[in-house]
Amino acid sequence: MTPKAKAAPLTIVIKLGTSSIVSPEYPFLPHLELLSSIVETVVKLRALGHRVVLCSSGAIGVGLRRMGLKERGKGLSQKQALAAIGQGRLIALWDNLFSQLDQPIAQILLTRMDISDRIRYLNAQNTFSELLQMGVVPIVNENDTVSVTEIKFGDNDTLSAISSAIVHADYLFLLTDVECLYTDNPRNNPDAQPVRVVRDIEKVRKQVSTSTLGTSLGTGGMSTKLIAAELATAAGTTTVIMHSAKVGDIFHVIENGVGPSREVSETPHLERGPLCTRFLRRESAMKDRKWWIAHGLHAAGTIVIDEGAYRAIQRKESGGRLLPAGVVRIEGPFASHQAVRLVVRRRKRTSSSIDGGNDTRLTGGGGGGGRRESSHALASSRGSIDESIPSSPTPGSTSDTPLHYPAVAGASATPSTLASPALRHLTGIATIPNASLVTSPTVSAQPDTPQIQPAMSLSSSIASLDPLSKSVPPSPAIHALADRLSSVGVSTAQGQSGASVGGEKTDEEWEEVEIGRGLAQYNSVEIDRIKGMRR
Ligand SMILES: N[C@@H](CCC(=O)OP(=O)(O)O)C(=O)O
Repeated sequence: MTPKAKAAPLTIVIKLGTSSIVSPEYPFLPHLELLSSIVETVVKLRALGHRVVLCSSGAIGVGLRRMGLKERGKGLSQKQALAAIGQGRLIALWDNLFSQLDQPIAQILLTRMDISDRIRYLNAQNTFSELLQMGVVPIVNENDTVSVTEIKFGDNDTLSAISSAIVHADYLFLLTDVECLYTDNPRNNPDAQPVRVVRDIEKVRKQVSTSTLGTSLGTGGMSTKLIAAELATAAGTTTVIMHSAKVGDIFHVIENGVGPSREVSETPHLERGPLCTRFLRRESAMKDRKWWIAHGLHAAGTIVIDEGAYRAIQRKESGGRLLPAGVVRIEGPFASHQAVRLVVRRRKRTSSSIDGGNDTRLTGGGGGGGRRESSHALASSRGSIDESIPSSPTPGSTSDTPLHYPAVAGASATPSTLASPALRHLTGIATIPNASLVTSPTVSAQPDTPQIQPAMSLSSSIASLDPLSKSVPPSPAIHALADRLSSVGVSTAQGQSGASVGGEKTDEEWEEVEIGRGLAQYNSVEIDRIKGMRR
């Protein structure tokens, strides 16, 4: 199909897996016809005024072909070498094809380190933005030659979702060798049903087969596509799985675009048209910085806070700033500007005392002076972080229920559940002990209950200090801050807490619940030091 009329300009990311770029068998010939049709589609999209980013795998496959090898080998360095050989030729191939239609391209190679570092992330964002403004098509791949196992994206599905978030894409098209998500593997089961529209990825994950994809050369599959969809839709990007041979269907999909409505009755057209799976974007996209904190970062440590501090940072006026007075315990080490898990330490309570319709709780800071407000109203009034501390899970609960941490003894709180496959996927195993971070446990079983989202930036009232200055005595800024806190904030905040930092209560009475992530403005040693100074 060819485009009909000028539509509102969109930002579109198109991801092509290795299986779409080279044949899976030796001698790994490039799929020239298919690549040409992608190029034509992209150029037509450009002619309609849309901004397009390509995320292209295939460096290793092209490298294999160049070297006349039959296998890529198992060692990381072999793959890195092949990627180094192939990437240049891959981009040359793209440049050659796009040049035929006078479309300039640019190569962008990213690593997870580039995403984890805020400055580098913003630089990448600026570069994308500049290129798109110049009418260039950026072509993204992982910088395989310098990515080590622990910090690899690993598959380009994830990378394409991250790229979508960086450019604030309207659409992410994951082009692959099947048409869509199926309820079972259509290659083995003729009764497998296509899934055309996904409104709840967690629900659909339990209902579909994720064993439908994955080739000998690529690393992605249907499960990584679900993860990518989870990341991208959270950033406000509608995500579509589509057969790469049907790339022209992109025009149908964007013409019948997804409006703000997610109601089944109001979007019947989504169930018709070209065969593909559309994951509807979240109605309220996470803001860029919040998304980055949630999905772009490794959490380097944990800050355990009390309930009063938790209530305080939810207040708009607090700007999400956490004062040291509300900190119960630090688990580090972490540097300033690194991401940290935020955990609330609270008295154990029965779920009925929280989830009941009459539930009210103090929302104001400053001791007992806060007004009472229903937790439900709070949850709907502010979308980006959970407004109520998640209730204890019931036995047999699934990942839809809040996380439950055992009562903490000492400094080894170990989350018992992983609720977000996306986070499981993104958090490095080697760099984070337990590799068990969660940002979005839900508050109750209600399907529409907003999820907890990581949202807060910590201690931004505190001047940044040398991040790794473990042996450096507290700076004047720290002294000044501590003085300021002790004169204006500490007693108030301590009044908020209602929990003893020393943990005089028994473990059976306390539990710790992860509520999101934040950015530390102090390093862990400095926070400990500030806490020590006021004791
Ligand atoms: N960065 C690697 C591709 C990683 C990968 O396997 O991606 P995919 O084919 O999308 O599963 C390359 O260019 O060969």
